[in-house]
Amino acid sequence: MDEALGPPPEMAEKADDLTPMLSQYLELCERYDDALVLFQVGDFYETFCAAAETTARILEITLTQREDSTGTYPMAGIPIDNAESYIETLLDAGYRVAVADQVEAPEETSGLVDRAVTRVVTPGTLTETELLADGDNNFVACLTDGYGLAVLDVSTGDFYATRLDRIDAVADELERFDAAEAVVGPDAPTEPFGSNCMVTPYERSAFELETARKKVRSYFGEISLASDAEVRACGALLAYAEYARGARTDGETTRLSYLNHLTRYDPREYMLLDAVATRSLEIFEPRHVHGLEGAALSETIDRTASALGGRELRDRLRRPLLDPDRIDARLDAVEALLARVGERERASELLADVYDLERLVAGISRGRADARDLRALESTLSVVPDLRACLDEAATGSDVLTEIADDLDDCPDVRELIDAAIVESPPAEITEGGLVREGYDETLDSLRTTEREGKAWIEDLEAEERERTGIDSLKVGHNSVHGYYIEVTDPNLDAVPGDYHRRQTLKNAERFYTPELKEREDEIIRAEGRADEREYELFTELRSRVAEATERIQRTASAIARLDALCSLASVAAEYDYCRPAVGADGIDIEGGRHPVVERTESAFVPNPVDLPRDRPMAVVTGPNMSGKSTYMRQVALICVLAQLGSFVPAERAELPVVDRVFTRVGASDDIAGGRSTFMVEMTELADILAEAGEDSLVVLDEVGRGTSTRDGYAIAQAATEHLHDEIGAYTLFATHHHELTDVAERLPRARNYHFSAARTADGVEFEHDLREGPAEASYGVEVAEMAGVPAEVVDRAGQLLAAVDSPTPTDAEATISETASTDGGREAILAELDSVDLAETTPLEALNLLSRLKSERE
Ligand SMILES: Nc1ncnc2c1ncn2[C@@H]1O[C@H](COP(=O)(O)OP(=O)(O)OP(=O)(O)O)[C@@H](O)[C@H]1O
Repeated sequence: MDEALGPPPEMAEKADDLTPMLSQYLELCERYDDALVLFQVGDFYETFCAAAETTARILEITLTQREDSTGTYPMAGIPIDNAESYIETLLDAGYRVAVADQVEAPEETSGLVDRAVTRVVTPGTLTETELLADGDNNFVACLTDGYGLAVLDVSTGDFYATRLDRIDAVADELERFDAAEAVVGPDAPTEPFGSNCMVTPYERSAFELETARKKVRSYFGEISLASDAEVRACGALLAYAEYARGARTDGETTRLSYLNHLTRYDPREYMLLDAVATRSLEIFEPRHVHGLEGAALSETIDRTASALGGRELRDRLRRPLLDPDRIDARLDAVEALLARVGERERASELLADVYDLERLVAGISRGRADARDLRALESTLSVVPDLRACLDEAATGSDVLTEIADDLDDCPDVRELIDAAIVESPPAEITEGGLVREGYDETLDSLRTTEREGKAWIEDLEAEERERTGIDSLKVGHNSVHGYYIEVTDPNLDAVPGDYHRRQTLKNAERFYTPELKEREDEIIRAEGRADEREYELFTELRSRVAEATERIQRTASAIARLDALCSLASVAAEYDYCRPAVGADGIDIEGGRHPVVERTESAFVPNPVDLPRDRPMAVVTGPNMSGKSTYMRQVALICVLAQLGSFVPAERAELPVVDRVFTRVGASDDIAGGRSTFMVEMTELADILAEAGEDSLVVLDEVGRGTSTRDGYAIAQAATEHLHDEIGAYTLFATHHHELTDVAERLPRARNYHFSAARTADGVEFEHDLREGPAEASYGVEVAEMAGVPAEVVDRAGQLLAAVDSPTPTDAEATISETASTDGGREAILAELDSVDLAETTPLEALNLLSRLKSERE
C-alpha cells in the first residue's frame, strides 16, 4: 500500500483533537483513499504527511510544515493557478488525484470554510483540455467477468459497449481503443491490460446487475444491450465517471448529461487489427529503429484541419469496415470530394476555424465552460452554413455527404442566445464581470449605470474641488487598499476645507475623503459587486440553456468530424496520386502498389504489383537483405487497411477482397519485461496466427524461426507454410531467407515464389526493389554487412568462407568418393536412390538404415 494514499496515520490517531481544517483533510483522505487529495487552502492546493513527501519529491516542490495544537505535519503545496501541469505530472507518476476545493467563500462563513472534492482526475477520465491530445481520444474502459466491455471518452462523450467471449479478444479491443485506464469489477480478469493502462478496482455494488441496469436506463432509456455483462460494464463505468466528477454542492446530480449516445458494436463488424499487427504495421506509432523514428500511417494520411476530424480519422483507422457497401459509400464520398477541388479546399479552410465542438459541449454540459468557450461555440457554429454550402455543391452522387449535409445544424437559436448575451472577447474569469453585453439584462444595465455615473462623478470631482478649495495641485486618485482619496500636498494643507477627513499620510502630502466621496465609493463598490454576481448568474443561466442543445450540437460535431476526415482522405489521394480500390473482389490484385509511408521518404520508390487470387493466395518472397521484402509485405497489408477504412490507396489499380483480420509476425522484438525470449515471442505470435487465421485473413510473415537454430527454424517455417496452405488458405505473404522454402512453394499448388532482385556492382550491391516471379538466387548478406560498416577483415573472411561453401574444394575423403563414383558410376546410383526417397514418409530409423546401407555400399 502506498503511504501517500489514504488517511495519514499520524493524523488519524489524533483525529478527535485535530483543528477543524485538518480533520476535514483527514476525512477527505478517508473517503478518497485511492487518490492523492489536493486540499485547497487559499491560493494553494496542499498535501500533508506522507502525501506531502511524495508530492514534494515528484513535483520537485518545497516540503514545509504545518503546526497545530496536536503536532507538526509535513506539508507541500502547489499554486492553484497552474495546478493542471502539476496534476499531469502526478498522473504520469501513476496517481489518481482528488481535488478538494473550497466550496464557499471565506468571507461568507464565520467558521471553517467548507471543502469538497470537485473532481477526481484519473488518466482515463481527464477532461481538462490542456491535459488532452487534440486529435486523439482518451478512453477509460470497464471490464466485467463474462467479458462485458464498455469504453468511454469522458471529454467527448464517445461511448461504446461490446461483449467478448475470449480474453485475447478483450486484449485486442483494449489495444484498439488504447484505453488509458480500465475500471474493473471484483471478478474481472486483470491480465489483458497493457503497461500503460492504469487498472482501477471499483466498488462491487456498481457492478451489480440491477444497479447497473438502472444507471444505464437513467442515461439511455430502454436501450438494448446484448448481454448482462455489457449492462454491468456500462452501468459501472457510468457510476465511475460520475464519481470522477466529484461532489456537487448546488444540489444538482453529478449526471453527465451530455452522454446520450451509446454505440453497441460487435467486433466482428470491423477488420480486426490486433495489438501485434497495429504495432508492426506502425498504424498509430512509428517504431524506433536504431534510434531513428519514421512516421506512422495515421500521421501520413492525416490532413484533417480540426481536432474533431483528427479523432474521427483515427477511429476509422482503428476500425476498418467489413461491409463492402459501407466501404463503397465512403469511397463515393472521397471520390466526390476529390473531383470538387475548389469546394474541398474551401471546406478545409473553414474546418481550420472549427473549435473542438465535442469537448466544448461536454464542458458546457458539465458546467465547466467559461464565456470564451461559449464564444468559441458560437464562432464554430457560424461556420456551419458555409460548410453546408460547400457540401451542397460537392455532395452529388454521395449518400454519405448528403447525410453529413443534413446533419449540419448551425443551431441559429443557440448562436443568437450567445451572441446577444456575451461580449465579443470576454475574459477567462467568469466571476469578475465583463462578460455580458449591454442591453441584455435590465438589472445589470442599471447596476452598470450606477457604477458608471459614480465613476463619472468622481472624475469630475478633481476639477470641482480645485475650484472650491483654490488648490491647483489637488488630485483625486484611487488605490486598492484605501480606495478613492483627495490628495493635497503639505504646503496647501491650510486650504483644506472642514469636511475633509484624513485617510492616509504620505511623505509630502496628505490624503483625504469627504462623506460624499465615501458614499459614492460605497455605491460604486456595491454596484460593481452586484453587477459581477448578476453577470455570473446570467452566464450560468445561459450556459444551462445552451446545454439543452447538447444533442443537436453533438450531431453537428459528428458531421463536421466525418466531413473533415473525408476531406483529409481526398486531399491525400489527390496529392499522392492514390486510386480508388474495388473492394469485395475475389483475391488481391494490385498494380503499381506503393508503401504509403516509405514512398514519402524514398524519392525513387519502386511500385510493385500483387497477384494473389483466391485460388492461389500464398506468396513466398525471397531476396537479399535490404531488397524491400518487409516494405512490400507491409504495403500490401496497409493498402488493405486503407481501402477498408474507406480511403483511396497508393497504387495504380487495386482490386481487393474484404479482409477480416490482418495478422503479422514481423521482426524480432524482445519482450524482456514480459519475461519472454525473442524466440518465445515469435512462436507465441505464430501460434495465434495458426489458431485464428481464416481464409479471409491476411497473414504477413516476415521470417519465421529466426530465433532458433537454422535447422529447427527451417523445419518450423516449412511446417507453418504447409499448414497455412493446406488447412487455412489465408492470403499469405511469407518473406524468408530459408531458400529451401522456395522449393516447398514450388511444390504447393496454391503458392508461388517471388523475389526481389539486386545487382552486384563495383561498390557492392545495388537493390532494384522490384518484385519478380521465381525464387531469389543470392543473398548478398556479406555485401550488406560491408555496407553496414562491419570491419573489412571480417567481411573478407566471410567472403572467403562463402566462396568455399559455394565451390567446395573436396576433402581427401570426398575426393576419393567422387573418384570412385565417377569411375564406377555408383555416384549416379546413390543420387538416384536419394532422389527417390520421400522424406515426409521416412522415419528417422529408416533414414539411418538407408544412410548406413549407402555408406557400406560405397566401401
Ligand atoms: N519499393 C521500394 N522502392 C524504393 N526503396 C525501397 C523499396 N522497398 C524498400 N525500399 C528501401 O529499402 C530499405 C530496405 O527495405 P526492407 O527493410 O523492406 O528490406 P528487406 O528485404 O525486408 O530486408 P531484410 O531482409 O534485411 O529484413 C528500406 O529502408 C526502404 O527505404
